[in-house]
Amino acid sequence: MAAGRTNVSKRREDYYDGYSKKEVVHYRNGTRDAKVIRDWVDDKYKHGYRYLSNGLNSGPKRVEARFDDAHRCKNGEVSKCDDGILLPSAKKRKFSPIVWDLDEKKVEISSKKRIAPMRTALRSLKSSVRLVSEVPNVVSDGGVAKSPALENKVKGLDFFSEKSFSDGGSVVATESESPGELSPSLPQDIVVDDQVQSEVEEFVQMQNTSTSRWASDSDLEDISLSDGEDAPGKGEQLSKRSTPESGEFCRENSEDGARLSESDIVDGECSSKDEYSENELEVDDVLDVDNTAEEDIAVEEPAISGQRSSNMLQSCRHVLEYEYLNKVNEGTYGVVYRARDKKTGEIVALKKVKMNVGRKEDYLEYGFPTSSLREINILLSFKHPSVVRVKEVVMDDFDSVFMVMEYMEHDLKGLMESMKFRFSTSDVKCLMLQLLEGVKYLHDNWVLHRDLKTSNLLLNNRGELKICDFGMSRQYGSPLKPYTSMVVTLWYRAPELLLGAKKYSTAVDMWSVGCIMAEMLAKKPLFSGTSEADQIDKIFKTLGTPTEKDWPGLSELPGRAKAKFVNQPYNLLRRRFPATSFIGSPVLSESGFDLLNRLLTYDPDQRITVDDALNHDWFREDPLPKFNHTFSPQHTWNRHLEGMQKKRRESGLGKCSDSQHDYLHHVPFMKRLY
Ligand SMILES: Nc1ncnc2c1ncn2[C@@H]1O[C@H](COP(=O)(O)OP(=O)(O)OP(=O)(O)O)[C@@H](O)[C@H]1O
Repeated sequence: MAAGRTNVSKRREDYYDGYSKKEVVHYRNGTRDAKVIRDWVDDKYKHGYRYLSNGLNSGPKRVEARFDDAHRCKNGEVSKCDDGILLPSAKKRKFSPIVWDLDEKKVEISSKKRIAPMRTALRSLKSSVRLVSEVPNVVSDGGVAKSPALENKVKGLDFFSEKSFSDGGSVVATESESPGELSPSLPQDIVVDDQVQSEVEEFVQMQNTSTSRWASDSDLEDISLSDGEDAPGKGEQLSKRSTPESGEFCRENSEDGARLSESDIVDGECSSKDEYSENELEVDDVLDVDNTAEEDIAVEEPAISGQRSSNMLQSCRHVLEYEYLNKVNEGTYGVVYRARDKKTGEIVALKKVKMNVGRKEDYLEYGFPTSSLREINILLSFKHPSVVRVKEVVMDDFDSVFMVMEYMEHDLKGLMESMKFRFSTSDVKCLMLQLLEGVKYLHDNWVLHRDLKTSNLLLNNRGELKICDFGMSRQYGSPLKPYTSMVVTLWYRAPELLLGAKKYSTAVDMWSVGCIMAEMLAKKPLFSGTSEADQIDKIFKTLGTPTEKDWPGLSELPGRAKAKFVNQPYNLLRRRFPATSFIGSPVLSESGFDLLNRLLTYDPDQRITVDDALNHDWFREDPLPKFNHTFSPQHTWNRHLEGMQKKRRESGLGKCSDSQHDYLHHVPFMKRLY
């Protein structure tokens, strides 16, 4: 200790959150203490020091004093504060710090609402997020053979647990030293210890499964959000807009192969990797980038401009406004948690955006996935009963970004797997109507979903269906421009995409709807190919091999020359969905089969549109769709119901049958499933 300096004790703990190293240094001077959290990465990247927050273990009162002290420190330097505790300048701090309240064993946010303009936050990512491959090995403090802190992490330490910052057992090193040794640059005393490294690996593995709550999976980014405002009705006001050619909101070069293959793996479905080597994918992407270069726009631009989006850009609340309940599911680009809004008690789903998963090309330069930005942009702008509602975007102190969504109890894939019986025809009609209404809303607003599949259709216990996962979506315009064909999970991918079409449109979503309809009826996927070739093969074997007559332009598709078509001249779909069955096959009326057939039409130009599908007779014939009470009076179903009642009156059939009457009594079909 240098003569004349205040004696400040310091203890330090290091941990690894799966993507970057975090270092927490606790300073104590008598009864006063403070904490500096550093989140830094990679030796190669010299901006290792990027994040600083500090706080006190005592109550908010002392925090104020603490911050005053901290503010007196010189900018970017470590200097002596009034109480003798030395801290780097608080100006480096991006957000209000968290107060860890030991007495009440709970964590509070010192400022209820943090102001974090989106662009600033996005810019901050540039210095905060690195590729996973670049993340350094986690190291221990010099001279410490084994880190109890790491042991604690392995046991499930949580960023947001006060324990993680107060447990004496987590001290790595306690020493009195000159505060002057605290440098805002990367510490010099880092050594790599094999034993610690293996502990870290173990910790990382555990964290990836369940050890942590919000902050377990990745290091994230920020977007801001409205103060819970959601401009009711905004999305509904979106009418069919003029073609948005100038408003492409995504970087098309980032959206295909890796996501598809990973998504397939996550879903337990087949991967397109079999067919496309990495190189092929990159070549494909490069071509696509070239073709679509003019479509790219600044990533900060909202997909669909609107009041709600701009409100979202003004400020951003902290994730601790929500109480963690449990992890729900994990996709390629996000981990979904169930949580409770501490203010309102409302149960919500929080989707934490994973950073730097998959290919480098899939990320903005500062590591935020383009797919997530796209999804946030779209979902903040849209409002429709059949599109999952994003209420706001929140962040944590490590720049992780969470989309706060309405919570849905099921996804269609999981639900069908757990159901003992198939959906009834009226269930399927009810679900199809909701799905089609959602798709109509997207198409009316010039958005292709491009990843419709059963796991992206959420359901709640009231029987409401909502489309989620807009990571693959994009705006389209007229005339069509070339896009990547590596979209839509294999089983639901339209034949034109499988054959490499670069110009495609809403018909790709309608094919997916056809596959979903068949799956809802049969309770198993219609075409479960294991590779692109196998997928094509399976489709042709069921629907018959298409000819130029069935599908004008087929021979000019890029993949046609490469593909070996089976020779199967007949459409055998009816065998799988007969009008009657004694062997338990899913049955489908003439009208239902007509709808399915028209959804699964080879030629995209002849494939049924969403408007025509919604007006299909199948929805008007018995058995009628189950009524879903959440539908507004303007909803299609009500129009159908009115039309049906009118028809019955005109034909002298009188009122609905008892079973039809059930629909009017808001009987959610979900009840029957349990
Ligand atoms: N609002 C929600 N409420 C409840 N569960 C949800 C919600 N949103 C998503 N989930 C669950 O999380 C899963 C993954 O979500 P999502 O598809 O958005 O993530 P992803 O990373 O984009 O997935 P993918 O791998 O398909 O791209 C869903 O299949 C669903 O089971």
